[in-house]
Amino acid sequence: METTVTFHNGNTMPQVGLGVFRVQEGQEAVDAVKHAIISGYRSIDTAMIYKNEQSVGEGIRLGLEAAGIDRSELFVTSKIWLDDFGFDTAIQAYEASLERLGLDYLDLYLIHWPGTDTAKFIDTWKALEQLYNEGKVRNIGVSNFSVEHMEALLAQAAVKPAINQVEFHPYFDQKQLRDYLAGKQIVMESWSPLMNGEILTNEVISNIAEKHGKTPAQVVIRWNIENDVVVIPKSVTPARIEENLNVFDFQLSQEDLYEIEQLNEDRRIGPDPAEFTGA
Ligand SMILES: NC(=O)C1=CN([C@@H]2O[C@H](COP(=O)(O)OP(=O)(O)OC[C@H]3O[C@@H](n4cnc5c(N)ncnc54)[C@H](OP(=O)(O)O)[C@@H]3O)[C@@H](O)[C@H]2O)C=CC1
Ligand SMILES: O=C1CO[C@H](CO)[C@@H](O)[C@@H]1O
Repeated sequence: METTVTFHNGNTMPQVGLGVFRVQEGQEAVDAVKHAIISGYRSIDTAMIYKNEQSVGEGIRLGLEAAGIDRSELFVTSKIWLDDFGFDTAIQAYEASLERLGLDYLDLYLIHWPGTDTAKFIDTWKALEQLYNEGKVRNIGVSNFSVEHMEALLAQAAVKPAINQVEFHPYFDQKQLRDYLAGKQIVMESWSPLMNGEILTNEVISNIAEKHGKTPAQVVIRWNIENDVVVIPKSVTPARIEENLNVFDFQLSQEDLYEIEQLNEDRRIGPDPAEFTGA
């Protein structure tokens, strides 16, 4: 059965969701999101910059209808891009995402990257706080924030972020950030959990998968769950969409967890948040 995490404000979020970066606006996004919801997914992660919010919204409507469930049973995330930073522009960006998605609220709205101007992400955060305080968004959080970014934000935040979505996989285990967030009761969420497929050929992962009669992707997703991390694998392949949610009938042993821990190389596949400006 799908597990959830609980935020510091008491709200919950499904631990496994569908990521839709590089999912094409149009039929591809509609079909992937619809299939995910019919298959049991209750969380979808998009962003303005993925340029697919309109089709994701269509997939949501069709999926909810086909699954016979209410919007309130689904958890939808989007993110504000750096170009929209600033108080007024952030409010407008949120409204524009809602409009494209065809929704009247989001479950989670994230600052996509911190950028290199602290004052700007603070202004943006203040806008997210207003949206949250007015009940227009259920939860607010950040993405790609390091410990340093978190410290700068928390020094001025009235509302603590619910979550921080960052790169996380067995080759980049984010130990320091993970411990820091746990200490602040901020949930961690992983992006590119499958390393776009690279981690799936690792021998340690394959051996563990074989032992459990599961696939390498399922082992990596399960490893996220057992580390209390929210995980949003992307797929447009119906069988893989189903496979990635089918991770609640087995558990990794202490030995499995230890072996996966040894794979860390502190190796990113994405940009360094200290430098990324989105340009
Ligand atoms: N906040 C941020 O800055 C970022 C956020 N993200 C979020 O995280 C999500 C996931 O990360 P993403 O970078 O997309 O990559 P993932 O690590 O989820 O890998 C996706 C790739 O793995 C393949 N795949 C998926 N499931 C399986 C499986 N069971 N077996 C074999 N191959 C599989 C997919 O192929 P196929 O689709 O062809 O089936 C696709 O090529 C994004 O979609 C996005 O929502 C991602 C990057 C940055
Ligand atoms: O989520 C992400 C994927 O898309 C962006 C680029 O277009 C990335 O920078 C970002 O981290």
